[in-house]
Amino acid sequence: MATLLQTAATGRQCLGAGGVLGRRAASYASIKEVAKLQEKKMSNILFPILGLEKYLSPNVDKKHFRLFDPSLEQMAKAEELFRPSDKHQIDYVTSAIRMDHAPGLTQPEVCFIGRSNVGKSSLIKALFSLVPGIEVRVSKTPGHTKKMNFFKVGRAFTLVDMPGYGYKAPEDFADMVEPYLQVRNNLKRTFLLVDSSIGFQKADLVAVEMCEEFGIPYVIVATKIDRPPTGVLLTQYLEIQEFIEKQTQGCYPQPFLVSSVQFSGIHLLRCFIAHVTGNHPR
Ligand SMILES: Nc1nc2c(ncn2[C@@H]2O[C@H](COP(=O)(O)OP(=O)(O)OP(=O)(O)O)[C@@H](O)[C@H]2O)c(=O)[nH]1
Ligand SMILES: [Mg+2]
Repeated sequence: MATLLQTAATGRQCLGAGGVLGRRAASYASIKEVAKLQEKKMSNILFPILGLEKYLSPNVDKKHFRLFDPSLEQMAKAEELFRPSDKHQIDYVTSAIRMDHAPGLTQPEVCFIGRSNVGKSSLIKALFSLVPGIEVRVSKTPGHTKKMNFFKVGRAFTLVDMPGYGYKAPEDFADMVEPYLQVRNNLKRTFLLVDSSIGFQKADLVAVEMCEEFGIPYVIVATKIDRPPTGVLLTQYLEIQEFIEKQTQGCYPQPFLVSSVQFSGIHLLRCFIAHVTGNHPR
């Protein structure tokens, strides 16, 4: 896969930690702030894949790189869904360890699954960064989220933070998450998170198989893209994309790249969530 690289890009010049984005990252929660940045920085945050494309040899098939490619205006519209108001309240609703404890919400729903510590709760926290006071708990310690946590985004959709699988997964993980994925009728999309430094692990492949078996639509999100050197990130991205193309049916062809620390890819993902939950930003 490394031969696909035009250069041995091991620096952090595109998406690397600190260097490009520095300490002001927190203010990039809103697209208005991002739009004030110099163009290259802005596109690295809004469309992280753009910063990587230039390292690819011309013969790499890029047709799925920007399958979902909204305009800045559409992303700004989608952001409004993630901004609370009197008429549009965004808040934690409840937690559940079994399906019969799950809230009877029928509005469109999306959920986030992945290995413990991959960054599910952090991603949700970044998506909700415009919601003052909302509590999404993250931790360095794997296995932190023990229950399915439901967050209501007005009447638009519900978002579910799941406990992680693999290392230190809660004992009742399978009893909790599998039935949820299988029977939740209003589940519009499952976001399956993988660490961008290491790509698919055995446990992720089991999760992919589960999504395929249940016939549910899902999307791969590569997390923590501020961590790996560019070459590693690109290699992982291409491997993920090749895997999706050759070995999956129900997976969206375009993997998403995110850093919850630097807000890269967060605006694009907000817009995609708006889209898959039927709240199309026009
Ligand atoms: N550098 C970096 N660290 C991140 C990012 N996202 C999450 N982390 C860190 O990764 C660790 C785990 O994050 P969580 O969001 O709690 O992970 P989780 O997938 O919810 O974990 P469980 O609830 O245990 O399954 C924390 O120390 C986070 O600060 C990211 O985008 N960049
Ligand atoms: Mg968590």
